[in-house]
Amino acid sequence: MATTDDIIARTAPAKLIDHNLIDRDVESLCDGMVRYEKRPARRLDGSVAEGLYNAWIIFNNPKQYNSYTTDMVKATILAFRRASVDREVNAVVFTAVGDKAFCTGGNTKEYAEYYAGNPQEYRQYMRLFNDMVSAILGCDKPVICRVNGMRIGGGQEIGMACDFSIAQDLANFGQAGPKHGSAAIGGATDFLPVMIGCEQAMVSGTLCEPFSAHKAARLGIICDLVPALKIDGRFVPNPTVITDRMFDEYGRVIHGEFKTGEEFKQGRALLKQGEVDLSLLDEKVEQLCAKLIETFPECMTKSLEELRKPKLDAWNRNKENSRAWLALNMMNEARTGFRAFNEGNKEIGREIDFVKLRQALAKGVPWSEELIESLMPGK
Ligand SMILES: CC(C)(COP(=O)(O)OP(=O)(O)OC[C@H]1O[C@@H](n2cnc3c(N)ncnc32)[C@H](O)[C@@H]1OP(=O)(O)O)[C@@H](O)C(=O)NCCC(=O)NCCSC(=O)C1=CCCCC1=O
Repeated sequence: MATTDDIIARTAPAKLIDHNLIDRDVESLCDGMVRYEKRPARRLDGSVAEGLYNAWIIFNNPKQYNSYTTDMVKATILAFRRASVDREVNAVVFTAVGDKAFCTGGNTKEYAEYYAGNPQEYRQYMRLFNDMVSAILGCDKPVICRVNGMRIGGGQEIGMACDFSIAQDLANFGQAGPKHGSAAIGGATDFLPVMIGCEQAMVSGTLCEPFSAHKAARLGIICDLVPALKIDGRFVPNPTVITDRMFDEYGRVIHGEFKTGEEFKQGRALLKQGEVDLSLLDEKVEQLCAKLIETFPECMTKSLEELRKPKLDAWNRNKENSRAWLALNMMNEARTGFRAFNEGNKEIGREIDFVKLRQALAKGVPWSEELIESLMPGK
């Protein structure tokens, strides 16, 4: 009776067709700001599965909280295509360098200095952004978002396009659109109602208040979380978040909400005292990759395709309309909001006076360069 190894040796084709779109390193497309690493896949007992890998797609723009530039978006599309067709790849781990931010969305400097006031240019950018989200949702391998830090704005959107999210518990999750001149229609308005229900989706998509990782887990935005803060060598839960009780005195669920007042201040002080260690996050991600490898590959892909449909159907229904609106939005509110963030700072603020804008519009004041300038922080 021939062994599987005998059959491999005897029947494997001498030359395989390369189904990659282009034969270029991902890093060469974006000056290394997106990295593509094939890391050995392991079984649940930790042993290496010879010849099999997990593809790590890593954002590498830490100074700008791993926001993605246009070149990074292009590289990410090709990275997911590369992983999808790579026969040796078992799963994709989508993450970023450092322990502060997974991704805070589109690059506000590029938005403010190049795309603001250029709807035709942003329409072209949004073709790339849409293709990035679709490349994640269409990847033939399971995609795990390793949430190494805050996941905000478009970062939350590409994160929710993944199949699994495992977070370190200091990470926050949320949108920024209506505060910075955009709307979370790059996926969040499609995915959030499906994932957490319309009411909580409305809260997240309009008020732009972040959820803690514990609340994100409770609501269903992520499937697992691990502690990341070490105090005196011992892992502790995020000290700025309520994790030791479920209800307040009125029976309202408070687990995962941020602490307030003196309790929050003490939590912030503890944060400063400790060190961040993502080793438990990596253990949990590797464990999930090992579980995924112990399955039939085509059945896994079919299961992914079917289970993605609630998100995918909403995304496909809206993505082109969203692209068109976001492009035109670059003439007024996005032009104003992203310039405010880019030209502001902690001292003078990074958002406009929303009431002042509303008062002007309530009197029918037309949008003009002069009106936009008057709304910049510190004016
Ligand atoms: C709330 C924040 C995410 C975190 O705030 P904080 O912890 O106070 O850090 P900051 O001091 O603000 O930031 C540290 C430095 O990182 C730079 N940074 C942060 N985010 C970005 C970004 N997205 N692009 C470029 N640079 C960024 C920041 O400028 C600081 O550097 P500096 O040199 O200035 O000290 C807060 O950072 C924040 O709100 N960030 C912006 C979030 C945002 O607006 N993202 C874009 C949303 S829109 C989007 O993503 C879209 C996607 C596709 C569809 C259309 C669309 O709009």
